[in-house]
Amino acid sequence: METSSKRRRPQRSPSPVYKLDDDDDSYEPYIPVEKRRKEKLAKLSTWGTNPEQRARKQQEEIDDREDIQREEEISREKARVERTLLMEAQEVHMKKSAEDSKKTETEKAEEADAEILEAIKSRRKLASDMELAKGIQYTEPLKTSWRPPKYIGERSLEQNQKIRDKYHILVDGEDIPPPIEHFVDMKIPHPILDYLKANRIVTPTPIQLQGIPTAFSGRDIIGIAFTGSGKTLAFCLPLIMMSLEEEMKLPFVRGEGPVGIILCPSRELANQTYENVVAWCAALFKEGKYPQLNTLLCIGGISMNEQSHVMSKGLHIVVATPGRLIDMLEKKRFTFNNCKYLCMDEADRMIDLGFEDDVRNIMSFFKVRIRAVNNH
Ligand SMILES: Nc1ncnc2c1ncn2[C@@H]1O[C@H](COP(=O)(O)OP(=O)(O)OP(=O)(O)O)[C@@H](O)[C@H]1O
Repeated sequence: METSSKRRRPQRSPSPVYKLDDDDDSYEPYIPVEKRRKEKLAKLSTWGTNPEQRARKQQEEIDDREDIQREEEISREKARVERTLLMEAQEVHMKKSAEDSKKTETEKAEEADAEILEAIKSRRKLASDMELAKGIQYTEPLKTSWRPPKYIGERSLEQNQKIRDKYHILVDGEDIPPPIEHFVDMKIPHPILDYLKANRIVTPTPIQLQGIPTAFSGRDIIGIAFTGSGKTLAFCLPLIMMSLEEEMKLPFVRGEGPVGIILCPSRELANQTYENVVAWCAALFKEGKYPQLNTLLCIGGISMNEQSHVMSKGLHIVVATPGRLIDMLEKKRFTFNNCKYLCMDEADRMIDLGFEDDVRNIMSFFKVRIRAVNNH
């Protein structure tokens, strides 16, 4: 039997199609949170296992450490400097005040005197090693018979200063002899004055008008003046006058002398100075009123036999370079037993050229107190 009515199934929407193949890129399998965390942790802990990454990380760490160290260093240095300038100064000041408060006025004055003496001593470059070792210090000038004319000797300090100001002369020292504006007032013998006049040397230059009276008074002197300002006459004339005085008191015989030496840094300078001294001494002797003064040139490159005529008489002045002078002194060709005047021409250059030890060596040959004249 056929049924007339068929039961009809309700119409359904088509079922979704699930694809299960592996080609689907968008597929992400679900991972539980717990598992995901563990994976992330594992990833983090293994980060840097790559050698390149590890090296980069290490370098970064080193750089960081160095930066920190540098910063620490800078702040330590800053603190140290601040301490030096402020705290240490305060500490020293407080310590000194505490010590000073315990001292009497006399002790303080004695201390100040000792400091001044120490400073003076350290500036005594012209002392021989023996003098330095024995602590010998001269406070009085060498005695000379020379005196300035009365009218100049009676000038006030202000008047003398006015003259120095007029010639732009700067002086430093105690009880400085007066400047003298005319050669004739320096009591220079007439034959020399005439010779100077014949060579158009009529009025003294500033270094001469202050330097010559100072050296004539027996004082040590350091003279500084421009090139060509007449320094040669300023340091030679006092030695000529001193030699003249000694010779007139008691004539020199062979083996005696010299009275003084002029030390030069080069043969050329020594030669020039020697020629000037010889000319001035010849002018002095020429008129027959004054004795002959003998001068020896003592430099390398010339034979001493050439000057045997000088060596065979009493010797007044030696013009020398350091090396040859030491050689002559060591060979005892002459001595410094009565030598009282040492002049160093261009003393600063002599030291610059490395002659300091030679000069000290030369000074150790002196047996008597000397007058030192340095020219720069
Ligand atoms: N009072 C003076 N009036 C005029 N001329 C002078 C006077 N004194 C020196 N002279 C002359 O000046 C020139 C230079 O003098 P001197 O050589 O003594 O100078 P200096 O200062 O020693 O120079 P340097 O530093 O080059 O040795 C010389 O020709 C000298 O005769």
